[in-house]
Amino acid sequence: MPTLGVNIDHIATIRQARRAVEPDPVAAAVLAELAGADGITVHLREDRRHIQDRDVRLLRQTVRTHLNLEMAATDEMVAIALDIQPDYVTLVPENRAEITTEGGLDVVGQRDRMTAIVHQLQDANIPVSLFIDADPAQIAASAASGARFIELHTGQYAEATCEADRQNELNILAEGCDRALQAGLQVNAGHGLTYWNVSPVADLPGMEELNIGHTIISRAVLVGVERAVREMKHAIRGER
Ligand SMILES: CC(=O)[C@@H](O)[C@H](O)COP(=O)(O)O
Ligand SMILES: NCC(=O)COP(=O)(O)O
Repeated sequence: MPTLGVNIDHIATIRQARRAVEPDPVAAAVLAELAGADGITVHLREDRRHIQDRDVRLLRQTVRTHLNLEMAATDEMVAIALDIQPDYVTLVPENRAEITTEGGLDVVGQRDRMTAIVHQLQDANIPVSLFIDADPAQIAASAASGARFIELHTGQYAEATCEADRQNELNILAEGCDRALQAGLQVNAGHGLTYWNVSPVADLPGMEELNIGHTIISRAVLVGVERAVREMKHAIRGER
Protein backbone atom coordinates (compact mmCIF):
# COMPACT_ATOMS: atom_id res chain seq x y z
CA MET A 1 0.00 0.00 0.00
CA PRO A 2 1.27 3.51 -0.75
CA THR A 3 2.04 5.91 2.05
CA LEU A 4 0.06 9.15 2.53
CA GLY A 5 1.58 12.60 2.19
CA VAL A 6 -0.91 15.17 3.50
CA ASN A 7 -0.89 18.45 1.59
CA ILE A 8 -1.65 21.27 4.04
CA ASP A 9 -1.67 24.16 1.54
CA HIS A 10 -5.41 24.46 1.94
CA ILE A 11 -5.09 25.30 5.66
CA ALA A 12 -2.85 28.19 4.66
CA THR A 13 -5.38 29.26 2.02
CA ILE A 14 -7.95 29.86 4.79
CA ARG A 15 -5.41 31.79 6.86
CA GLN A 16 -4.28 33.94 3.93
CA ALA A 17 -7.90 34.86 3.08
CA ARG A 18 -7.71 37.08 6.20
CA ARG A 19 -3.91 37.53 6.35
CA ALA A 20 -4.45 36.25 9.90
CA VAL A 21 -2.46 33.90 12.13
CA GLU A 22 -4.99 31.06 12.19
CA PRO A 23 -5.35 28.33 11.12
CA ASP A 24 -1.64 27.61 11.29
CA PRO A 25 -0.45 24.93 8.84
CA VAL A 26 2.36 24.07 11.25
CA ALA A 27 -0.24 23.01 13.85
CA ALA A 28 -2.14 21.13 11.14
CA ALA A 29 1.02 19.20 10.26
CA VAL A 30 1.41 18.06 13.88
CA LEU A 31 -2.21 16.86 13.97
CA ALA A 32 -1.87 15.13 10.59
CA GLU A 33 1.21 13.27 11.79
CA LEU A 34 -0.54 12.26 15.04
CA ALA A 35 -3.35 10.83 12.87
CA GLY A 36 -0.92 8.73 10.85
CA ALA A 37 0.24 10.90 7.94
CA ASP A 38 3.45 9.48 6.52
CA GLY A 39 4.61 12.80 5.18
CA ILE A 40 3.70 16.49 4.92
CA THR A 41 3.49 18.22 1.54
CA VAL A 42 3.48 21.96 0.95
CA HIS A 43 3.54 23.92 -2.29
CA LEU A 44 5.43 27.21 -1.88
CA ARG A 45 3.95 29.05 -4.82
CA GLU A 46 5.83 31.92 -6.42
CA ASP A 47 2.89 34.23 -5.67
CA ARG A 48 2.75 33.00 -2.02
CA ARG A 49 -1.01 32.64 -2.24
CA HIS A 50 -1.11 30.09 0.59
CA ILE A 51 2.06 28.61 2.08
CA GLN A 52 4.59 31.25 3.21
CA ASP A 53 8.38 31.00 3.56
CA ARG A 54 7.93 31.11 7.35
CA ASP A 55 5.73 28.00 7.20
CA VAL A 56 8.33 25.98 5.30
CA ARG A 57 11.09 27.02 7.69
CA LEU A 58 9.05 26.07 10.77
CA LEU A 59 7.86 22.83 9.19
CA ARG A 60 11.48 21.87 8.53
CA GLN A 61 12.01 22.06 12.29
CA THR A 62 8.78 20.40 13.39
CA VAL A 63 7.84 17.71 10.87
CA ARG A 64 8.79 14.31 12.22
CA THR A 65 7.87 12.23 9.14
CA HIS A 66 9.14 13.78 5.91
CA LEU A 67 8.68 17.16 4.32
CA ASN A 68 7.95 17.26 0.58
CA LEU A 69 8.42 20.76 -0.83
CA GLU A 70 6.52 21.31 -4.07
CA MET A 71 7.87 24.23 -6.06
CA ALA A 72 8.39 25.70 -9.50
CA ALA A 73 11.72 25.08 -11.22
CA THR A 74 13.01 28.62 -10.68
CA ASP A 75 16.32 29.94 -9.33
CA GLU A 76 14.50 31.54 -6.38
CA MET A 77 12.87 28.27 -5.37
CA VAL A 78 16.03 26.23 -5.84
CA ALA A 79 17.87 28.63 -3.50
CA ILE A 80 15.11 28.27 -0.89
CA ALA A 81 15.20 24.47 -1.13
CA LEU A 82 18.99 24.38 -0.81
CA ASP A 83 18.71 26.56 2.28
CA ILE A 84 15.80 24.77 3.99
CA GLN A 85 16.73 21.20 2.95
CA PRO A 86 13.34 19.47 2.71
CA ASP A 87 13.37 15.67 2.65
CA TYR A 88 12.49 15.83 -1.01
CA VAL A 89 11.44 18.37 -3.61
CA THR A 90 8.66 17.91 -6.15
CA LEU A 91 9.10 20.17 -9.17
CA VAL A 92 5.70 21.29 -10.47
CA PRO A 93 4.58 23.60 -13.29
CA GLU A 94 3.13 26.93 -12.22
CA ASN A 95 0.92 29.40 -13.95
CA ARG A 96 -0.05 32.57 -12.10
CA ALA A 97 -3.56 32.65 -13.49
CA GLU A 98 -4.47 29.06 -12.62
CA ILE A 99 -6.81 28.20 -9.75
CA THR A 100 -4.82 25.04 -9.13
CA THR A 101 -2.10 23.05 -10.92
CA GLU A 102 -3.45 22.32 -14.38
CA GLY A 103 -1.09 19.72 -15.82
CA GLY A 104 2.25 18.02 -15.55
CA LEU A 105 5.72 19.45 -16.17
CA ASP A 106 7.03 19.53 -19.72
CA VAL A 107 10.29 17.72 -18.96
CA VAL A 108 10.75 16.87 -22.66
CA GLY A 109 10.64 20.54 -23.67
CA GLN A 110 12.95 21.69 -20.84
CA ARG A 111 15.27 18.69 -20.76
CA ASP A 112 18.52 20.60 -20.10
CA ARG A 113 17.11 22.93 -17.46
CA MET A 114 15.30 20.13 -15.61
CA THR A 115 18.38 17.92 -15.65
CA ALA A 116 20.53 20.76 -14.30
CA ILE A 117 18.09 21.50 -11.44
CA VAL A 118 17.67 17.81 -10.59
CA HIS A 119 21.46 17.45 -10.33
CA GLN A 120 21.84 20.67 -8.33
CA LEU A 121 19.31 19.50 -5.74
CA GLN A 122 20.30 15.85 -5.63
CA ASP A 123 24.00 16.77 -5.31
CA ALA A 124 22.87 18.59 -2.16
CA ASN A 125 21.19 15.36 -0.93
CA ILE A 126 17.66 16.52 -1.74
CA PRO A 127 15.95 13.81 -3.81
CA VAL A 128 13.80 15.20 -6.63
CA SER A 129 10.39 14.14 -7.87
CA LEU A 130 8.97 15.45 -11.16
CA PHE A 131 5.21 16.04 -11.30
CA ILE A 132 4.25 14.81 -14.77
CA ASP A 133 1.39 13.42 -16.79
CA ALA A 134 1.57 9.65 -17.40
CA ASP A 135 2.97 10.24 -20.87
CA PRO A 136 5.68 7.83 -22.15
CA ALA A 137 7.90 10.64 -23.48
CA GLN A 138 7.69 12.61 -20.21
CA ILE A 139 8.45 9.47 -18.21
CA ALA A 140 11.50 8.69 -20.37
CA ALA A 141 12.75 12.29 -20.10
CA SER A 142 12.21 12.22 -16.32
CA ALA A 143 14.26 9.04 -15.99
CA ALA A 144 16.99 10.53 -18.21
CA SER A 145 17.12 13.65 -16.01
CA GLY A 146 18.32 11.53 -13.11
CA ALA A 147 15.34 12.36 -10.87
CA ARG A 148 14.71 9.77 -8.16
CA PHE A 149 10.89 9.98 -8.35
CA ILE A 150 8.00 11.06 -10.48
CA GLU A 151 4.57 12.07 -9.23
CA LEU A 152 1.86 11.08 -11.68
CA HIS A 153 -0.67 13.85 -12.11
CA THR A 154 -4.06 12.31 -11.32
CA GLY A 155 -6.12 15.39 -12.24
CA GLN A 156 -7.60 13.99 -15.47
CA TYR A 157 -8.52 10.75 -13.68
CA ALA A 158 -10.15 12.73 -10.85
CA GLU A 159 -12.09 14.94 -13.25
CA ALA A 160 -13.43 12.15 -15.49
CA THR A 161 -17.18 12.52 -15.70
CA CYS A 162 -18.20 8.99 -16.66
CA GLU A 163 -17.04 5.52 -15.71
CA ALA A 164 -15.57 4.75 -19.17
CA ASP A 165 -13.41 7.90 -19.08
CA ARG A 166 -12.37 7.22 -15.51
CA GLN A 167 -11.33 3.67 -16.40
CA ASN A 168 -9.44 4.94 -19.44
CA GLU A 169 -7.55 7.48 -17.28
CA LEU A 170 -6.83 4.77 -14.72
CA ASN A 171 -5.37 2.55 -17.45
CA ILE A 172 -3.13 5.43 -18.55
CA LEU A 173 -1.94 5.87 -14.95
CA ALA A 174 -1.37 2.10 -14.59
CA GLU A 175 0.71 1.95 -17.78
CA GLY A 176 2.65 5.05 -16.75
CA CYS A 177 3.33 3.63 -13.31
CA ASP A 178 4.58 0.38 -14.78
CA ARG A 179 6.74 2.13 -17.38
CA ALA A 180 8.29 4.44 -14.77
CA LEU A 181 9.09 1.58 -12.43
CA GLN A 182 10.80 -0.25 -15.28
CA ALA A 183 12.84 2.90 -15.96
CA GLY A 184 14.06 2.80 -12.36
CA LEU A 185 11.90 5.64 -11.02
CA GLN A 186 9.95 5.54 -7.78
CA VAL A 187 6.34 6.52 -8.41
CA ASN A 188 4.11 8.84 -6.40
CA ALA A 189 0.73 10.20 -7.50
CA GLY A 190 -1.59 13.02 -6.60
CA HIS A 191 -3.90 15.88 -7.44
CA GLY A 192 -7.66 15.84 -7.07
CA LEU A 193 -7.76 12.47 -5.31
CA THR A 194 -10.76 12.09 -2.99
CA TYR A 195 -12.20 9.60 -0.49
CA TRP A 196 -14.29 8.24 -3.38
CA ASN A 197 -11.70 7.86 -6.14
CA VAL A 198 -8.48 7.07 -4.26
CA SER A 199 -8.72 3.30 -3.94
CA PRO A 200 -8.00 2.22 -7.57
CA VAL A 201 -4.95 4.52 -7.68
CA ALA A 202 -3.74 3.20 -4.31
CA ASP A 203 -4.03 -0.32 -5.72
CA LEU A 204 -1.66 0.33 -8.66
CA PRO A 205 1.29 -2.07 -8.21
CA GLY A 206 4.43 -0.32 -7.03
CA MET A 207 2.76 2.99 -6.12
CA GLU A 208 4.93 4.56 -3.42
CA GLU A 209 3.12 7.61 -2.04
CA LEU A 210 -0.12 9.49 -2.61
CA ASN A 211 -0.10 13.23 -1.96
CA ILE A 212 -3.59 14.34 -1.00
CA GLY A 213 -4.79 17.68 0.34
CA HIS A 214 -7.99 19.32 -0.77
CA THR A 215 -10.39 16.50 0.05
CA ILE A 216 -8.85 15.93 3.49
CA ILE A 217 -8.98 19.58 4.51
CA SER A 218 -12.50 19.93 3.07
CA ARG A 219 -13.64 17.01 5.21
CA ALA A 220 -11.76 18.30 8.25
CA VAL A 221 -13.62 21.61 8.04
CA LEU A 222 -17.01 19.87 7.97
CA VAL A 223 -16.42 17.22 10.62
CA GLY A 224 -15.03 19.93 12.90
CA VAL A 225 -17.99 22.35 12.72
CA GLU A 226 -20.10 20.89 15.55
CA ARG A 227 -17.20 20.81 17.99
CA ALA A 228 -16.06 24.29 17.04
CA VAL A 229 -19.54 25.76 17.58
CA ARG A 230 -19.91 23.97 20.93
CA GLU A 231 -16.54 25.37 22.02
CA MET A 232 -17.62 28.91 21.06
CA LYS A 233 -20.83 28.55 23.12
CA HIS A 234 -18.61 27.56 26.08
CA ALA A 235 -16.33 30.53 25.40
CA ILE A 236 -19.28 32.95 25.32
CA ARG A 237 -20.35 31.59 28.71
CA GLY A 238 -16.81 32.17 29.98
CA GLU A 239 -16.29 28.46 30.41
CA ARG A 240 -12.89 28.20 28.77
C1 LIG B 1 1.12 20.12 -7.58
C2 LIG B 1 -0.14 19.87 -6.89
O1 LIG B 1 -0.92 19.11 -7.36
C3 LIG B 1 -0.43 20.55 -5.60
O2 LIG B 1 0.46 21.55 -5.35
C4 LIG B 1 -1.80 21.07 -5.60
O3 LIG B 1 -1.94 21.76 -6.80
C5 LIG B 1 -2.10 21.94 -4.40
O4 LIG B 1 -1.66 23.25 -4.57
P1 LIG B 1 -2.60 24.39 -5.25
O5 LIG B 1 -3.92 24.33 -4.56
O6 LIG B 1 -1.84 25.64 -5.03
O7 LIG B 1 -2.70 24.05 -6.70
N1 LIG C 1 0.68 16.95 -5.54
C1 LIG C 1 -0.70 16.82 -5.24
C2 LIG C 1 -0.99 17.33 -3.90
O1 LIG C 1 -0.09 17.64 -3.14
C3 LIG C 1 -2.37 17.41 -3.40
O2 LIG C 1 -3.28 17.83 -4.36
P1 LIG C 1 -4.83 18.01 -3.91
O3 LIG C 1 -5.25 16.75 -3.18
O4 LIG C 1 -4.85 19.17 -2.97
O5 LIG C 1 -5.57 18.22 -5.18
